[in-house]
Amino acid sequence: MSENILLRARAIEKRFGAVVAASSLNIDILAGQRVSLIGSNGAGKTTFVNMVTGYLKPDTGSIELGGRDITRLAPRAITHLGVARSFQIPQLFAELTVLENMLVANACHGQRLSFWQPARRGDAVDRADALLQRFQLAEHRERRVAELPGGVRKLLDIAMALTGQPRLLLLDEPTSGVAAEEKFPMMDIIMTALGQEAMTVLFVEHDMDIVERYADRVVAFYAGRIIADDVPAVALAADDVRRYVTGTLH
Ligand SMILES: Nc1ncnc2c1ncn2[C@@H]1O[C@H](COP(=O)(O)OP(=O)(O)OP(=O)(O)O)[C@@H](O)[C@H]1O
Repeated sequence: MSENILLRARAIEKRFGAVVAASSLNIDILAGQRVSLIGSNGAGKTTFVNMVTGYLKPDTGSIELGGRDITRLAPRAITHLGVARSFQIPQLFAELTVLENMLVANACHGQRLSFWQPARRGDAVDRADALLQRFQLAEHRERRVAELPGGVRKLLDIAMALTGQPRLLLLDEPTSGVAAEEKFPMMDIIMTALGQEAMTVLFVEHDMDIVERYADRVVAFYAGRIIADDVPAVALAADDVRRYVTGTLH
């Protein structure tokens, strides 16, 4: 195996009854890549992400992380191996503060239950503060999540996903529901923050302006198949992508 390949999916098949959600999927993700998964509704993007995170098992095929077979592992085991996920609707504790949410996330990652010991707690707070700084969230540190605007919550959700120091981060439409004029500034914050750890990122995205600007590779899905896998300029110009994803070819 090339040591640069962080995630390798081979011959993945997944059906739900008559629906083909994944068919002959072969994907190698290199360490440090920022890969956008695109496709119309029902194309199979989330199914792929769910299989990588262990929430769904492929019918056949294999998924490796850093050369280790994770195909049949439980989600929690995959998280411990370094796969983190942030959801379209942030999974936060509304009544806790931003810092408290970060500390809970930290406690949930790995075998860090000793975090409640005062000595460990200091380390956790330092790490949380560093991440809050990086995501431009430091000013919100003591605010309750319930009081925060949607964009700030999304940033917090991603910062929380990083507390376990993952190798691979999966993002589900990081700017969905965010006002158009806030999308680029928000993606700038996210990508700059992730760039500081050379994070490998897979992000599901419907906004092609975001894809063009922030992905260095695009994997396009249609009916469970990959119809393009290339740099954005090439993938977005492919006939099948224009026909089935962006709707610019009839
Ligand atoms: N748990 C499930 N049970 C039955 N069918 C499912 C299940 N999950 C996904 N599907 C079906 O599999 C196909 C692929 O769905 P998937 O959610 O992966 O698409 P998607 O590309 O993520 O779409 P969207 O952009 O709408 O999230 C769809 O036809 C969907 O209805």
